[in-house]
Amino acid sequence: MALGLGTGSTAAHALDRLGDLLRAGALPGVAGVPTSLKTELHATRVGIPLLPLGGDGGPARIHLSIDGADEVDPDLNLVKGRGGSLLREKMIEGAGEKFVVIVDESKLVPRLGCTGAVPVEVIPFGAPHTLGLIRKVFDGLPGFHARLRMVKKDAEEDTPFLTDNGNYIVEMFFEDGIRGNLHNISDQLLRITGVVEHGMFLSMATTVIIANKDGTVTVMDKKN
Ligand SMILES: O=C(CO)[C@H](O)[C@H](O)COP(=O)(O)O
Repeated sequence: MALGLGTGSTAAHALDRLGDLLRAGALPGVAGVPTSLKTELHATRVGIPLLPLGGDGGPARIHLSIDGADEVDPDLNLVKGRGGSLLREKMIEGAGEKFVVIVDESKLVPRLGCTGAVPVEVIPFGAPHTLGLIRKVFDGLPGFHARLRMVKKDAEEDTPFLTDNGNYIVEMFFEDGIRGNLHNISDQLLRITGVVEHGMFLSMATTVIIANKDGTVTVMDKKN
């Protein structure tokens, strides 16, 4: 069985548990496909055998992926990638048969983009130009702004955040979440040359497991 291994603080718990079960011999034949370099290191540390995505050494199919999310809307659309790993996550989680998302109640939103940035991975070449084209998609939308994600290089200087793929991240902010047809907006973003992928994971999650504040768990399945 091949598992897509997610990235982030929630997915890290799943990696630890998976490692425990593998070491106890409870999951023979299970291997993982990691969605980031960080997850690759973590999985190796806890003893999860790893496979590439595709190619001779890769699994014929990914049976199940497990990951966290930054936001979940009522239709189980997600914002992911605030941790910076959206591209590999989308490739792996989109290639699998089942995609299980684990979140706590605070991640549930009425509309995507309500609680923070919606990330877009762009190639470094001409990134300011690509940023301008992304801004044009939401031209005139009150409260919308977009910027390049930066990290501290040293005490003096900021530098663009680099993804595992050597790309930059544009962060899009919406005053009250994204209104309108998400699939159309997704298409518009993906049509921009220079955009590699965005962090809206639309109609991808097959199950969302929600940890509620009162200690109960709610499981929501995708409607067919
Ligand atoms: O998409 C992701 C990383 O790119 C994470 O799944 C998302 O940011 C949620 O992280 P956490 O479980 O730490 O809240």
